[in-house]
Amino acid sequence: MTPAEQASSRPMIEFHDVTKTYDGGRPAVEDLSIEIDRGRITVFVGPSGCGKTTSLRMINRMVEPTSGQILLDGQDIGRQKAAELRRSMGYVMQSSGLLPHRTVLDNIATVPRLNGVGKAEARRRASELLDVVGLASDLGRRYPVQLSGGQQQRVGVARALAADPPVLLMDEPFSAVDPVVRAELQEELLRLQRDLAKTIVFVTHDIDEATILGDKVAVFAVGGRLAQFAAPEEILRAPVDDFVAGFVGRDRGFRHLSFQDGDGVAIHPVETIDSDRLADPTVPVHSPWTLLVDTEGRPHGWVPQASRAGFTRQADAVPGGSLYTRGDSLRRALDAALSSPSGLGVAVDDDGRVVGVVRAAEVFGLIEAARLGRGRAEHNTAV
Ligand SMILES: Nc1ncnc2c1ncn2[C@@H]1O[C@H](COP(=O)(O)OP(=O)(O)OP(=O)(O)O)[C@@H](O)[C@H]1O
Repeated sequence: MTPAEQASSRPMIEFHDVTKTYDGGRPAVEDLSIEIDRGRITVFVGPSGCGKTTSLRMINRMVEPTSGQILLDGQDIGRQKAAELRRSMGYVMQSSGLLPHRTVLDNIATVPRLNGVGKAEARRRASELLDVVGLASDLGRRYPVQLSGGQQQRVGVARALAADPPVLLMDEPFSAVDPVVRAELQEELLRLQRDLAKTIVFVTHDIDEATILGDKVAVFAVGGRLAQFAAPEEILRAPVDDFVAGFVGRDRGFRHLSFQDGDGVAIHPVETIDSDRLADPTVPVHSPWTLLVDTEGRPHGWVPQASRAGFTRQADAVPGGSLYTRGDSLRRALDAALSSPSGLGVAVDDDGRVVGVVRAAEVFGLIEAARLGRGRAEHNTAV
């Protein structure tokens, strides 16, 4: 391995036997040793008060460890200037932390300005970043109070990215927004990360968020003890102890399906009726449930055969369930089938056009086959 290859395979952040005790009390973080991969999302998750924020803040020296060592790119951060270190990392908090008397653009430009970038250049870059985080450029002139909670969090992310730092620390950044906006922000972060490949350390107390976002998930127990550190699918499939199993929750079997590929799910033909033919009640339907589609082939609910004659407007259709996009996980396939009034999960292509339907029983068959396959593989390894 060349020195350059060695450097890029080294973890970006390393905790070595790190303990933090505030004011002589019980340790908030105890003997933490963990390696954080470069260019990946590592999530710290655990119940309230288990030391997640303390661990995160020790990375940029907002909190100093009582003992132990933290390395950034192989260098001891204890030897670096705290203010410089802090500025070299993006930081996003639960409350966006934006300065209320500055415009959105000037908020985003704050750190580059502190780093000596000229005003015009910093604003130009800030404007680009608005686009990167999915906000319209005219929002740049507003003040934070004139934005929704979700928009403020996006600005918080843009501000953290402004100095193009290799490391991004995120402390419950999406927990103050409603569930729909939260899901959008999570999607957005994953999309951004596909392009930017930052080293992200993300704190949350929500195990669902942790498994959606994390390449690796560290589950903390109260007292700052690291209970398990693994890929999310492993934590859901094989929690190491009762604490982790309890924290991960009862739905873990179902959530684990998110990591099982839905490629093998059979997609069957489905009878459809065009929205413009629906108006004529004499146009018959032949299946117990017929799918209503628009001129583009996108689904708009179901028409039950028994009451076909009374269903003449698009608004009459029985609302459909969630959609399964070809290639999604088994969880999505099963949810599409279970949430559909017809029991048939609507499968669509990337443009949202109907390609057929999936059946719950067949998804269960695949789950069972995967389980048997895994069991055999584990048995063979054991032998
Ligand atoms: N500045 C401080 N002074 C004294 N004790 C502190 C301080 N900050 C945190 N603690 C304590 O350290 C422990 C860990 O707190 P920390 O905020 O790191 O946990 P957390 O897992 O992030 O919690 P939460 O999810 O509630 O934010 C808690 O018992 C907390 O009361």
